[in-house]
Amino acid sequence: MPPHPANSDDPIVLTDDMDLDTTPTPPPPSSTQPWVEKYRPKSVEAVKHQTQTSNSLSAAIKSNELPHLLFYGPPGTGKTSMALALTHQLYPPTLYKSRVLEMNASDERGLSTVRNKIKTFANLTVTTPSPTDLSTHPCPPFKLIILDESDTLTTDAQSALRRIIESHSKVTRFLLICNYVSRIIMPLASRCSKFRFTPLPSEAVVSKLSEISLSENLNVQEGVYELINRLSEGDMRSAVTTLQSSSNINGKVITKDIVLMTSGDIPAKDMEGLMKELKGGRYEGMQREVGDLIAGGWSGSLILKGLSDLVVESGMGDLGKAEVCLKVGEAERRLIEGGEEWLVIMDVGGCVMKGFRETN
Ligand SMILES: Nc1ncnc2c1ncn2[C@@H]1O[C@H](COP(=O)(O)OP(=O)(O)OP(=O)(O)O)[C@@H](O)[C@H]1O
Repeated sequence: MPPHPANSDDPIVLTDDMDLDTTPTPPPPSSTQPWVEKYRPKSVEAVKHQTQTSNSLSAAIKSNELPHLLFYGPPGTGKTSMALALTHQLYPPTLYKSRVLEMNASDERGLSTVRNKIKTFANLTVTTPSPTDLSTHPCPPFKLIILDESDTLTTDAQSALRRIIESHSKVTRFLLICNYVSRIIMPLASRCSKFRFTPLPSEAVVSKLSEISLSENLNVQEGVYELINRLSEGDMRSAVTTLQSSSNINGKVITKDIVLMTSGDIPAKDMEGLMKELKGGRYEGMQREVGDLIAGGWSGSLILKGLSDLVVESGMGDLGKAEVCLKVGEAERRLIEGGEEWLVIMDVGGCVMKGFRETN
Protein backbone atom coordinates (compact mmCIF):
# COMPACT_ATOMS: atom_id res chain seq x y z
CA MET A 1 0.00 0.00 0.00
CA PRO A 2 1.43 3.45 -0.88
CA PRO A 3 2.24 5.77 2.02
CA HIS A 4 -0.61 8.04 3.06
CA PRO A 5 -0.32 11.73 2.22
CA ALA A 6 1.20 13.76 5.04
CA ASN A 7 -1.32 16.58 4.91
CA SER A 8 -4.60 15.80 6.64
CA ASP A 9 -6.56 17.80 4.04
CA ASP A 10 -5.36 15.62 1.16
CA PRO A 11 -7.99 13.41 -0.47
CA ILE A 12 -8.68 10.08 1.15
CA VAL A 13 -8.02 7.01 -0.93
CA LEU A 14 -9.98 3.85 -0.17
CA THR A 15 -7.79 0.78 -0.18
CA ASP A 16 -8.54 -2.92 0.15
CA ASP A 17 -6.94 -3.24 3.56
CA MET A 18 -9.09 -0.45 4.95
CA ASP A 19 -11.58 -2.56 6.85
CA LEU A 20 -14.68 -0.56 7.56
CA ASP A 21 -16.90 -3.55 8.19
CA THR A 22 -18.08 -3.11 11.75
CA THR A 23 -20.50 -6.04 11.68
CA PRO A 24 -20.06 -7.77 15.03
CA THR A 25 -18.98 -11.42 14.73
CA PRO A 26 -21.75 -13.69 16.07
CA PRO A 27 -21.28 -14.38 19.79
CA PRO A 28 -20.19 -17.88 20.88
CA PRO A 29 -22.87 -20.08 22.50
CA SER A 30 -23.76 -18.60 25.89
CA SER A 31 -22.30 -21.61 27.76
CA THR A 32 -18.78 -20.84 26.49
CA GLN A 33 -19.12 -17.07 26.41
CA PRO A 34 -16.96 -15.10 28.87
CA TRP A 35 -19.26 -13.84 31.59
CA VAL A 36 -17.92 -10.29 31.19
CA GLU A 37 -19.53 -10.34 27.73
CA LYS A 38 -22.58 -12.41 28.62
CA TYR A 39 -23.46 -10.08 31.52
CA ARG A 40 -22.36 -6.80 29.97
CA PRO A 41 -25.00 -4.17 30.87
CA LYS A 42 -27.49 -3.75 28.02
CA SER A 43 -28.63 -0.22 28.87
CA VAL A 44 -26.98 2.86 30.32
CA GLU A 45 -29.25 2.54 33.35
CA ALA A 46 -27.92 -1.00 33.99
CA VAL A 47 -24.33 0.23 34.39
CA LYS A 48 -23.84 0.21 38.13
CA HIS A 49 -22.58 3.04 40.31
CA GLN A 50 -21.77 5.56 37.51
CA THR A 51 -25.12 7.22 38.21
CA GLN A 52 -24.32 10.78 37.19
CA THR A 53 -23.08 9.57 33.81
CA SER A 54 -26.07 7.23 33.30
CA ASN A 55 -28.49 10.05 34.14
CA SER A 56 -26.83 12.52 31.75
CA LEU A 57 -26.76 9.97 28.93
CA SER A 58 -30.38 8.91 29.49
CA ALA A 59 -31.34 12.57 29.13
CA ALA A 60 -29.23 12.83 25.96
CA ILE A 61 -30.95 9.76 24.48
CA LYS A 62 -34.35 11.33 25.16
CA SER A 63 -33.37 14.67 23.65
CA ASN A 64 -31.69 12.96 20.68
CA GLU A 65 -28.71 15.30 21.04
CA LEU A 66 -25.18 14.40 22.08
CA PRO A 67 -21.95 16.34 22.55
CA HIS A 68 -18.56 14.74 21.83
CA LEU A 69 -17.81 12.57 24.85
CA LEU A 70 -14.73 11.55 26.79
CA PHE A 71 -15.07 8.66 29.27
CA TYR A 72 -12.09 8.16 31.56
CA GLY A 73 -11.23 6.16 34.66
CA PRO A 74 -9.62 2.94 35.88
CA PRO A 75 -10.07 -0.46 34.14
CA GLY A 76 -13.24 -2.49 34.56
CA THR A 77 -15.47 0.35 35.74
CA GLY A 78 -17.95 0.31 32.84
CA LYS A 79 -16.64 2.80 30.26
CA THR A 80 -16.86 0.51 27.23
CA SER A 81 -20.12 -1.02 28.48
CA MET A 82 -21.66 2.44 28.87
CA ALA A 83 -20.52 3.45 25.37
CA LEU A 84 -21.94 0.28 23.76
CA ALA A 85 -25.21 0.53 25.70
CA LEU A 86 -25.55 4.14 24.59
CA THR A 87 -25.06 3.38 20.90
CA HIS A 88 -27.44 0.40 20.99
CA GLN A 89 -30.09 2.57 22.62
CA LEU A 90 -29.57 5.36 20.08
CA TYR A 91 -29.45 3.45 16.79
CA PRO A 92 -31.73 0.71 15.41
CA PRO A 93 -29.91 -2.60 14.70
CA THR A 94 -30.54 -2.23 10.97
CA LEU A 95 -28.60 1.04 10.82
CA TYR A 96 -25.98 0.30 13.46
CA LYS A 97 -23.26 -0.66 11.00
CA SER A 98 -23.62 2.47 8.92
CA ARG A 99 -23.90 4.81 11.93
CA VAL A 100 -21.42 3.50 14.48
CA LEU A 101 -17.70 2.84 14.11
CA GLU A 102 -16.06 1.02 17.03
CA MET A 103 -12.27 1.19 17.05
CA ASN A 104 -9.56 0.28 19.51
CA ALA A 105 -6.86 2.89 19.28
CA SER A 106 -4.23 0.67 20.89
CA ASP A 107 -4.39 -1.63 17.83
CA GLU A 108 -4.00 1.26 15.42
CA ARG A 109 -2.18 4.11 17.06
CA GLY A 110 -0.80 5.98 14.12
CA LEU A 111 -1.67 9.04 12.15
CA SER A 112 -2.69 7.13 9.01
CA THR A 113 -5.46 5.25 10.84
CA VAL A 114 -6.97 8.42 12.22
CA ARG A 115 -6.66 10.16 8.89
CA ASN A 116 -8.05 7.34 6.79
CA LYS A 117 -10.32 4.99 8.68
CA ILE A 118 -11.98 7.63 10.83
CA LYS A 119 -12.13 10.31 8.17
CA THR A 120 -13.50 7.87 5.59
CA PHE A 121 -16.24 6.75 7.98
CA ALA A 122 -17.02 10.33 8.97
CA ASN A 123 -17.43 11.17 5.26
CA LEU A 124 -19.76 8.25 4.44
CA THR A 125 -23.32 9.17 3.54
CA VAL A 126 -26.00 7.42 5.54
CA THR A 127 -29.33 5.91 4.60
CA THR A 128 -32.52 7.50 5.86
CA PRO A 129 -34.14 5.68 8.78
CA SER A 130 -37.47 4.00 8.04
CA PRO A 131 -40.55 4.87 10.14
CA THR A 132 -40.20 1.48 11.87
CA ASP A 133 -36.59 2.29 12.81
CA LEU A 134 -37.67 5.60 14.26
CA SER A 135 -40.50 4.04 16.24
CA THR A 136 -38.05 2.00 18.32
CA HIS A 137 -34.88 4.13 18.46
CA PRO A 138 -34.20 7.88 18.45
CA CYS A 139 -31.63 7.45 15.63
CA PRO A 140 -30.07 10.91 15.77
CA PRO A 141 -28.97 12.61 12.56
CA PHE A 142 -25.26 12.02 13.19
CA LYS A 143 -22.87 9.09 13.16
CA LEU A 144 -20.88 8.07 16.20
CA ILE A 145 -17.25 6.98 16.36
CA ILE A 146 -16.13 5.16 19.52
CA LEU A 147 -12.41 5.28 20.02
CA ASP A 148 -11.43 2.96 22.90
CA GLU A 149 -8.02 3.33 24.58
CA SER A 150 -7.61 6.71 22.91
CA ASP A 151 -4.85 7.64 25.37
CA THR A 152 -2.59 5.31 23.38
CA LEU A 153 -2.89 7.47 20.23
CA THR A 154 0.24 9.36 19.37
CA THR A 155 0.19 13.15 19.85
CA ASP A 156 0.21 13.60 16.06
CA ALA A 157 -2.79 11.31 15.69
CA GLN A 158 -4.61 13.18 18.46
CA SER A 159 -3.94 16.50 16.70
CA ALA A 160 -5.24 15.04 13.43
CA LEU A 161 -8.30 13.76 15.27
CA ARG A 162 -8.94 17.21 16.70
CA ARG A 163 -9.04 18.68 13.18
CA ILE A 164 -11.38 15.92 11.98
CA ILE A 165 -13.68 16.51 14.96
CA GLU A 166 -13.82 20.20 14.12
CA SER A 167 -14.60 19.71 10.46
CA HIS A 168 -17.14 16.88 10.87
CA SER A 169 -19.11 17.97 13.94
CA LYS A 170 -22.33 18.44 12.00
CA VAL A 171 -22.55 14.80 10.94
CA THR A 172 -20.36 12.90 13.39
CA ARG A 173 -19.94 12.68 17.15
CA PHE A 174 -16.87 11.19 18.80
CA LEU A 175 -16.78 9.16 21.99
CA LEU A 176 -13.25 8.78 23.35
CA ILE A 177 -12.51 6.23 26.06
CA CYS A 178 -9.32 6.13 28.07
CA ASN A 179 -7.79 5.30 31.44
CA TYR A 180 -5.59 8.38 31.74
CA VAL A 181 -7.24 11.67 30.81
CA SER A 182 -3.93 13.46 31.31
CA ARG A 183 -2.62 11.68 28.19
CA ILE A 184 -5.26 13.31 25.98
CA ILE A 185 -4.04 16.59 24.52
CA MET A 186 -5.89 19.61 25.85
CA PRO A 187 -7.31 20.84 22.50
CA LEU A 188 -8.95 17.43 22.05
CA ALA A 189 -10.15 16.96 25.64
CA SER A 190 -11.60 20.45 25.74
CA ARG A 191 -13.91 19.64 22.81
CA CYS A 192 -15.58 16.80 24.73
CA SER A 193 -17.94 16.52 27.69
CA LYS A 194 -15.90 14.56 30.21
CA PHE A 195 -17.27 11.78 32.39
CA ARG A 196 -15.16 10.24 35.13
CA PHE A 197 -15.75 6.56 35.98
CA THR A 198 -14.84 5.64 39.53
CA PRO A 199 -13.82 2.25 41.04
CA LEU A 200 -16.86 0.20 41.99
CA PRO A 201 -17.79 0.07 45.67
CA SER A 202 -18.39 -3.27 47.36
CA GLU A 203 -22.22 -3.02 47.13
CA ALA A 204 -22.04 -2.71 43.32
CA VAL A 205 -19.59 -5.62 42.98
CA VAL A 206 -21.55 -7.88 45.34
CA SER A 207 -24.82 -7.00 43.62
CA LYS A 208 -23.44 -7.88 40.16
CA LEU A 209 -21.85 -11.11 41.39
CA SER A 210 -25.14 -12.11 43.07
CA GLU A 211 -27.08 -11.51 39.84
CA ILE A 212 -24.64 -13.69 37.89
CA SER A 213 -24.64 -16.43 40.55
CA LEU A 214 -28.43 -16.54 40.49
CA SER A 215 -28.51 -16.80 36.73
CA GLU A 216 -25.73 -19.45 36.63
CA ASN A 217 -27.27 -21.36 39.53
CA LEU A 218 -24.10 -21.17 41.65
CA ASN A 219 -23.80 -22.20 45.28
CA VAL A 220 -21.65 -19.37 46.63
CA GLN A 221 -20.35 -19.97 50.15
CA GLU A 222 -20.19 -17.38 52.90
CA GLY A 223 -17.53 -14.70 52.56
CA VAL A 224 -16.84 -15.38 48.86
CA TYR A 225 -18.34 -12.15 47.52
CA GLU A 226 -16.48 -10.08 50.10
CA LEU A 227 -13.23 -11.86 49.23
CA ILE A 228 -13.65 -11.34 45.48
CA ASN A 229 -14.52 -7.71 46.11
CA ARG A 230 -11.35 -7.22 48.13
CA LEU A 231 -9.19 -8.92 45.52
CA SER A 232 -10.68 -7.01 42.58
CA GLU A 233 -10.12 -3.54 44.09
CA GLY A 234 -13.10 -1.89 42.37
CA ASP A 235 -12.50 -3.54 38.97
CA MET A 236 -15.74 -5.30 37.94
CA ARG A 237 -14.09 -7.13 35.02
CA SER A 238 -11.63 -8.70 37.43
CA ALA A 239 -14.43 -9.61 39.89
CA VAL A 240 -16.60 -11.28 37.22
CA THR A 241 -13.61 -13.10 35.74
CA THR A 242 -12.58 -14.43 39.15
CA LEU A 243 -16.10 -15.78 39.72
CA GLN A 244 -16.11 -17.49 36.31
CA SER A 245 -12.61 -18.95 36.74
CA SER A 246 -13.61 -20.35 40.14
CA SER A 247 -16.67 -21.95 38.58
CA ASN A 248 -14.57 -23.39 35.75
CA ILE A 249 -12.37 -25.12 38.36
CA ASN A 250 -14.98 -26.27 40.85
CA GLY A 251 -18.33 -26.33 39.08
CA LYS A 252 -21.32 -24.78 40.84
CA VAL A 253 -19.85 -24.65 44.36
CA ILE A 254 -17.71 -21.57 44.95
CA THR A 255 -15.56 -21.52 48.08
CA LYS A 256 -13.04 -18.99 49.37
CA ASP A 257 -10.18 -21.45 48.82
CA ILE A 258 -11.11 -21.91 45.16
CA VAL A 259 -11.29 -18.13 44.70
CA LEU A 260 -7.86 -17.72 46.25
CA MET A 261 -6.47 -20.48 44.08
CA THR A 262 -7.71 -18.78 40.90
CA SER A 263 -6.64 -15.33 42.01
CA GLY A 264 -3.08 -16.53 42.53
CA ASP A 265 -2.99 -15.19 46.12
CA ILE A 266 -1.66 -17.25 49.01
CA PRO A 267 -4.52 -18.95 50.94
CA ALA A 268 -5.11 -17.26 54.31
CA LYS A 269 -4.46 -20.52 56.19
CA ASP A 270 -0.96 -20.69 54.69
CA MET A 271 -0.21 -17.19 56.00
CA GLU A 272 -1.72 -17.84 59.45
CA GLY A 273 1.41 -19.54 60.84
CA LEU A 274 3.63 -16.63 59.87
CA MET A 275 1.22 -14.05 61.31
CA LYS A 276 1.07 -16.00 64.60
CA GLU A 277 4.84 -15.94 64.94
CA LEU A 278 5.00 -12.23 64.03
CA LYS A 279 2.33 -11.31 66.57
CA GLY A 280 4.08 -13.42 69.22
CA GLY A 281 7.43 -11.77 68.43
CA ARG A 282 9.15 -15.14 67.86
CA TYR A 283 12.07 -14.58 65.51
CA GLU A 284 12.94 -18.24 64.97
CA GLY A 285 9.31 -19.11 64.24
CA MET A 286 9.25 -16.33 61.65
CA GLN A 287 12.40 -17.74 60.02
CA ARG A 288 10.81 -21.17 59.80
CA GLU A 289 7.45 -19.97 58.44
CA VAL A 290 9.05 -17.75 55.76
CA GLY A 291 11.26 -20.67 54.74
CA ASP A 292 8.18 -22.93 54.49
CA LEU A 293 6.31 -20.44 52.29
CA ILE A 294 9.25 -20.07 49.92
CA ALA A 295 9.77 -23.86 49.85
CA GLY A 296 6.02 -24.16 49.07
CA GLY A 297 6.64 -22.31 45.82
CA TRP A 298 5.17 -18.91 46.72
CA SER A 299 7.04 -15.99 45.20
CA GLY A 300 8.50 -13.24 47.34
CA SER A 301 6.14 -10.64 45.90
CA LEU A 302 3.05 -12.77 46.69
CA ILE A 303 4.26 -13.30 50.26
CA LEU A 304 4.74 -9.54 50.61
CA LYS A 305 1.24 -8.89 49.23
CA GLY A 306 -0.32 -11.45 51.59
CA LEU A 307 1.60 -10.00 54.51
CA SER A 308 0.66 -6.39 53.83
CA ASP A 309 -3.04 -7.30 53.32
CA LEU A 310 -3.10 -9.08 56.69
CA VAL A 311 -1.28 -6.26 58.46
CA VAL A 312 -3.70 -3.65 57.08
CA GLU A 313 -6.63 -5.72 58.40
CA SER A 314 -4.94 -6.37 61.76
CA GLY A 315 -5.21 -4.39 65.00
CA MET A 316 -1.71 -2.90 64.58
CA GLY A 317 -1.49 0.86 65.30
CA ASP A 318 -1.64 3.30 62.38
CA LEU A 319 1.98 4.34 62.74
CA GLY A 320 3.12 0.71 62.66
CA LYS A 321 0.97 0.04 59.56
CA ALA A 322 2.44 3.07 57.80
CA GLU A 323 5.97 1.87 58.55
CA VAL A 324 5.15 -1.62 57.23
CA CYS A 325 3.70 -0.15 54.01
CA LEU A 326 6.89 1.85 53.42
CA LYS A 327 8.99 -1.21 54.15
CA VAL A 328 6.95 -3.34 51.74
CA GLY A 329 7.39 -0.73 48.98
CA GLU A 330 11.13 -0.77 49.52
CA ALA A 331 11.15 -4.59 49.63
CA GLU A 332 9.29 -4.82 46.31
CA ARG A 333 11.96 -2.64 44.74
CA ARG A 334 14.69 -4.83 46.18
CA LEU A 335 13.02 -7.95 44.81
CA ILE A 336 12.80 -6.38 41.34
CA GLU A 337 16.48 -5.55 41.57
CA GLY A 338 17.25 -9.22 42.30
CA GLY A 339 17.43 -9.13 46.11
CA GLU A 340 17.46 -12.48 47.89
CA GLU A 341 13.81 -13.34 48.68
CA TRP A 342 14.30 -14.84 52.13
CA LEU A 343 16.36 -11.88 53.37
CA VAL A 344 14.02 -9.28 51.90
CA ILE A 345 10.95 -10.90 53.50
CA MET A 346 12.70 -11.36 56.83
CA ASP A 347 13.48 -7.64 56.83
CA VAL A 348 9.78 -6.82 56.35
CA GLY A 349 8.87 -9.45 58.94
CA GLY A 350 11.12 -7.67 61.46
CA CYS A 351 9.26 -4.44 60.80
CA VAL A 352 5.86 -6.17 61.23
CA MET A 353 7.04 -7.68 64.54
CA LYS A 354 8.11 -4.24 65.75
CA GLY A 355 4.70 -2.81 64.76
CA PHE A 356 2.84 -5.45 66.80
CA ARG A 357 5.23 -5.04 69.76
CA GLU A 358 4.68 -1.28 69.88
CA THR A 359 0.90 -1.71 69.58
CA ASN A 360 0.69 -4.00 72.63
N1 LIG B 1 -20.33 -0.23 36.32
C1 LIG B 1 -20.56 -1.49 35.91
N2 LIG B 1 -21.77 -2.04 36.08
C2 LIG B 1 -22.00 -3.32 35.69
N3 LIG B 1 -21.08 -4.12 35.11
C3 LIG B 1 -19.85 -3.60 34.92
C4 LIG B 1 -19.53 -2.26 35.29
N4 LIG B 1 -18.25 -2.00 34.99
C5 LIG B 1 -17.78 -3.12 34.43
N5 LIG B 1 -18.73 -4.09 34.39
C6 LIG B 1 -18.53 -5.48 33.91
O1 LIG B 1 -17.14 -5.63 33.61
C7 LIG B 1 -16.93 -5.88 32.22
C8 LIG B 1 -15.82 -4.95 31.71
O2 LIG B 1 -16.30 -3.63 31.73
P1 LIG B 1 -15.91 -2.53 30.66
O3 LIG B 1 -15.30 -3.18 29.44
O4 LIG B 1 -17.08 -1.66 30.44
O5 LIG B 1 -14.79 -1.77 31.48
P2 LIG B 1 -13.90 -0.53 31.06
O6 LIG B 1 -14.10 0.53 32.10
O7 LIG B 1 -14.17 -0.15 29.65
O8 LIG B 1 -12.44 -1.15 31.22
P3 LIG B 1 -11.06 -0.84 30.41
O9 LIG B 1 -10.60 0.51 30.84
O10 LIG B 1 -10.13 -1.93 30.91
O11 LIG B 1 -11.38 -0.99 28.95
C9 LIG B 1 -18.26 -5.62 31.53
O12 LIG B 1 -18.50 -6.55 30.54
C10 LIG B 1 -19.28 -5.78 32.63
O13 LIG B 1 -19.71 -7.13 32.68
